[in-house]
Parts: sequence; C-alpha cells; structure tokens
Amino acid sequence: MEIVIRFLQSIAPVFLAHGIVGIIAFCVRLYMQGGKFRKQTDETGKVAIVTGGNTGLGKETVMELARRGATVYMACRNKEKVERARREIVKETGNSNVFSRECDLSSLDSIRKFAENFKKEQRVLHILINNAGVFWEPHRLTKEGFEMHLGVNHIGHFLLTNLLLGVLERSAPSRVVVVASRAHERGQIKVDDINSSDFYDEGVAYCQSKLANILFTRELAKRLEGTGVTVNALNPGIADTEIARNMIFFQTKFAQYVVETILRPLLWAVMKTPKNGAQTTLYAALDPDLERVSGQYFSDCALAPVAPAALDDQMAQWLWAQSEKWAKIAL
Ligand SMILES: NC(=O)C1=CN([C@@H]2O[C@H](COP(=O)(O)OP(=O)(O)OC[C@H]3O[C@@H](n4cnc5c(N)ncnc54)[C@H](OP(=O)(O)O)[C@@H]3O)[C@@H](O)[C@H]2O)C=CC1
Ligand SMILES: CC1=C(/C=C/C(C)=C/C=C/C(C)=C/C=O)C(C)(C)CCC1
Repeated sequence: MEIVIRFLQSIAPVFLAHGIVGIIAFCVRLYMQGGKFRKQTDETGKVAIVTGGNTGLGKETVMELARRGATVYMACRNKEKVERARREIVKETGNSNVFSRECDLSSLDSIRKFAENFKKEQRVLHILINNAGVFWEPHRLTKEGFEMHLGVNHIGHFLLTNLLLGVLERSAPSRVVVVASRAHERGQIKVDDINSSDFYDEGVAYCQSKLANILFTRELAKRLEGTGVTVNALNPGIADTEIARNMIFFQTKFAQYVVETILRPLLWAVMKTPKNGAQTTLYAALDPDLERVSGQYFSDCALAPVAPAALDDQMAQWLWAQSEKWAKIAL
C-alpha cells in the first residue's frame, strides 16, 4: 500500500505539469482561432463563385454559403477533386444548387472559358470570392509564361474579375472578396523583374503576389465607385489547410512523419481550423453592415491596416495597366 502511495506521489507532479500545459495550450488555441462571423443571414436567391473551393478555406466558404441557401459555383482546376468536394457539400448542407466547374487560373484560356460558360448559365452574380492560391511553388511558369504565384494569385484573378464585372454591376449590390494575406507586408512589386527571372525565392514571390492582391483591390474599388459593387481584401490568418503542400515538410514520407508526430501537435495551439480560417472571408462576403464598404482590408472579422507598400496608388495604377496587357484584356 505504501509503495502505491509513494508511486502516486512521485507521478502527481508530472500529471499536474501536463494538465497545466494542456490547459494553457487549449486557452491559446481558443484565442488563436480569431474572430467569428456570427450573424445569421439568408442567402437564398444569391449567386456566388468561389475559386479554389474544393479544399481548405475555399471549401469551408462554399459549405457555409450553401448552408445559407446561396447558389454556389466552385471554380477549380481539378475536375475530380472539385466534384468529390461538391458532393460532400451537397450531402452535408442539403443544398443541391452547388456546381463544380473547371477553371485553371494558370491558363487565361481556361479562365475565359469558365467566365463565358458561367454567363451563359446565370444572369446574375452577387458574390465573387477570389480565394484560390499557390504558396511556396518551385520556379514554375503559367501557360502564358508568368511566374506561378503572380500568375495564379494575381493575374488569373485579375482576368476572371474583369470578365465578370458586367454581370456583377448588373446584379448590384454585389461584392468581390479577395483572399490576401499578412504576407503582403513583406511584399514588393519588382517592376524590373516581375517574373522573378533574375532571382527566385518562393517566399518573396508569394509575398509579391499577395501585395498585388491588395493593390488590385484598392484600384478596383476606385474604379467601381458608385456602381454598387464593392471589393475588399482580407487576411485569413494561419490555418491548417493544404497551403503548405510544397514545403519540404510535406515532400518525403519521413518529413511527413515528423510533421504529424511532432510539428502538427506542437503547432496545434496556434493554427486556425479551416472553418475558422474562412470566417473573415464570410464576413467580407455576407455582413450586411459592409454593403457600402469598399477598398478595405480585414483580419479576424474587423478592419485592419495594410502595409505602406499597399497604399502606393501609383504602383496600383501601374500594376493595373500592366495586368491588362498581361491578361490580354481588350480596352
Ligand atoms: N492557410 C493559410 O494559413 C493562409 C492562406 N492564405 C490564402 O488563402 C487562400 C486559400 O488557401 P488555403 O485554403 O489555405 O490553401 P489550399 O492549398 O488548401 O487551397 C488552395 C486552393 O487553390 C486552388 N488552386 C491552386 N492553384 C490553382 C489554379 N491554377 N487554378 C485554380 N485553382 C487553383 C487549389 O486547387 P487544388 O486543390 O486542385 O490544388 C485549392 O483549391 C489562398 O489564396 C492563400 O494564399 C493566406 C494566408 C494564410
Ligand atoms: C500544417 C503544418 C504546417 C503548415 C503551415 C501553413 C499552413 C502555413 C501557411 C502559411 C501561409 C500561407 C502564410 C501566408 O500567407 C507547417 C508549419 C509547414 C508544418 C507543420 C504542419
């Protein structure tokens, strides 16, 4: 009996320490999940497009839009993946007005085809969510020869949005939502080497594309003044999605094992779930109080400041003019 009591006394501090660490980790996790969009809205009769809606933040966004009754088009690059996700969303929400469509943002032809077909199928569009994104890509080029981060995250969405502006204006009040990132704070638009041909760094290229997202948002907001179409950008926060798939952590079986057994449990407390990562997107897309708010940037369901580089209006105009040429938009 005495041995048992002594044993229990010796392990009690270990249990206590684990318990305290657990409680702290749990509180940190609760805090790190960030702001939530809690307003109940009915989106029946609204039509939305979500790019990259088959996984991660995009899938959670589609799920919630569908739950609220919207007709949702999932614009994605992989036919099988998007159809699988669509079925799951229809099953879970009971909303059969969710459609999967092919749209590869690294191909201008594919984007044009998607937009043309969408306009044949629907006469209105109330919410366009530019969510798809690539991160930490090795140096690769899009079909038209643009650096992949710039091409997919910025140029592809630039073309898509411009092709849909007519239908958005006809459907006003309507919204464009641009999923950017705090990474824009480290971004710089390299006017003399926009495709990072002279020097390539995965992080630098991603940050440039996210800065481009915000410059685009602010310039488009100016151009849309008085039309009833708003455009806002947002930072979703760090969420545990497939975004880091190209990083070394996910490249080999051994690295994946280390991620699952050490890194993921360690980071569990500080990363948002995909559902919580989608909250600011939903806020920007749905909050009735934002109907007339445009050209802004949100984080955790609230206004947030952007980096000085994102306030450079001349750069925004330069980027717009170049993007029209890159995306071959006839003026
Ligand atoms: N998760 C995070 O911590 C953060 C994410 N963000 C931003 O959030 C957005 C969503 O990312 P997240 O959900 O995390 O990442 P995921 O990798 O989980 O999802 C990205 C989506 O983009 C799609 N996509 C990639 N390339 C293309 C393309 N050429 N054409 C069409 N679709 C494409 C992917 O399709 P497929 O499945 O076929 O590959 C996928 O559906 C991105 O813009 C990202 O930059 C910003 C800050 C932090
Ligand atoms: C899940 C997971 C990871 C995920 C990292 C993510 C999700 C990073 C996203 C960063 C972005 C996109 C920032 C800016 O926009 C790590 C740390 C690689 C390894 C451990 C497991």
